[in-house]
Amino acid sequence: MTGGHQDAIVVSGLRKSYHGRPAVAGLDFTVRRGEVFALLGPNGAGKTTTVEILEGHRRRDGGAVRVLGVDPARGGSEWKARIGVVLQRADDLTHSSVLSVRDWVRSVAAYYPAPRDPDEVIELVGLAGQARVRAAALSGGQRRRLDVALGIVGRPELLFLDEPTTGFDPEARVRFWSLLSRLARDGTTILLTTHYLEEAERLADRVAVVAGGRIVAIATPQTLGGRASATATVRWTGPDGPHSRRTGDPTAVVRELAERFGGVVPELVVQRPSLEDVYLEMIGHASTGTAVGRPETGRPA
Ligand SMILES: Nc1ncnc2c1ncn2[C@@H]1O[C@H](COP(=O)(O)OP(=O)(O)OP(=O)(O)O)[C@@H](O)[C@H]1O
Repeated sequence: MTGGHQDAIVVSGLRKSYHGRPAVAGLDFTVRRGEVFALLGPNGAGKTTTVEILEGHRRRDGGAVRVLGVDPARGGSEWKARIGVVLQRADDLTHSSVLSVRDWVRSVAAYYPAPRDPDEVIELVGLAGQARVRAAALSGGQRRRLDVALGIVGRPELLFLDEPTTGFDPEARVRFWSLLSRLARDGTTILLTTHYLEEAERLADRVAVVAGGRIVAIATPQTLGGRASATATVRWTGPDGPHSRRTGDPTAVVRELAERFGGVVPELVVQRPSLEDVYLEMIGHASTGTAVGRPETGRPA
């Protein structure tokens, strides 16, 4: 297997079945150090299974995996101290606990050689007001933030986040995004799964779309499915009402409109397919077994 020390994660030919049914059917991807990489895909696509194998929580049936240069199936405590994990399924031990938020973060920090300051982490995840509250008394979204605090307090080089913002209110989500951006700026490699396309678009350097245990596409959010070069729709409002035109050259259309209107084009909008548009198209093709085409051959605007 190839993969230099610039790679945080190298996966090739990864396979895993449950009771003879493939959940992961031959995955290949690489996550570079310092990268934020998102796995997108419908329910049951195999994302959690993949992440759990990379974390060393689940055995694989086949393929090769290196996480920070180590096979997760053989990762010892030194390796575990270098990764941070926020599982999808909530940890009942933490959540039913009579220990306070601060007690939890402090006691988990004690397991790591170079932890972050627990009070700083509590502040970072927005739980400063709940530091003395028993974990069991937190709301669902607050518990999720505690999970995140426990995942980052060890100052991991690599952070796994499985649907981290499920249950967050919009303000908490935006706050969490800036926290992740800050971790990424500090050099933390991040692998996340999410169902929120806006989250992937805001955070990820690259996204992999997974369906049926296979990778359908890997690209930057901006270029996935040929988004950046896809046919655009130009909309504007004339004296007789709203208009729209699909075009491969929106600049030319806008120039023509600007001339026609003698300057400002009323209610001018130029739209390319959204990440959601290309994602849904890919998933639709993957589930019907059709090859994935470029969006310009796909849905009308
Ligand atoms: N412990 C298990 N035992 C049996 N089957 C399982 C188990 N875990 C997952 N599966 C099955 O494997 C497939 C992939 O599941 P997985 O949880 O990896 O998908 P996912 O992409 O994370 O989905 P979601 O978005 O719903 O979290 C599904 O068909 C699921 O039912």
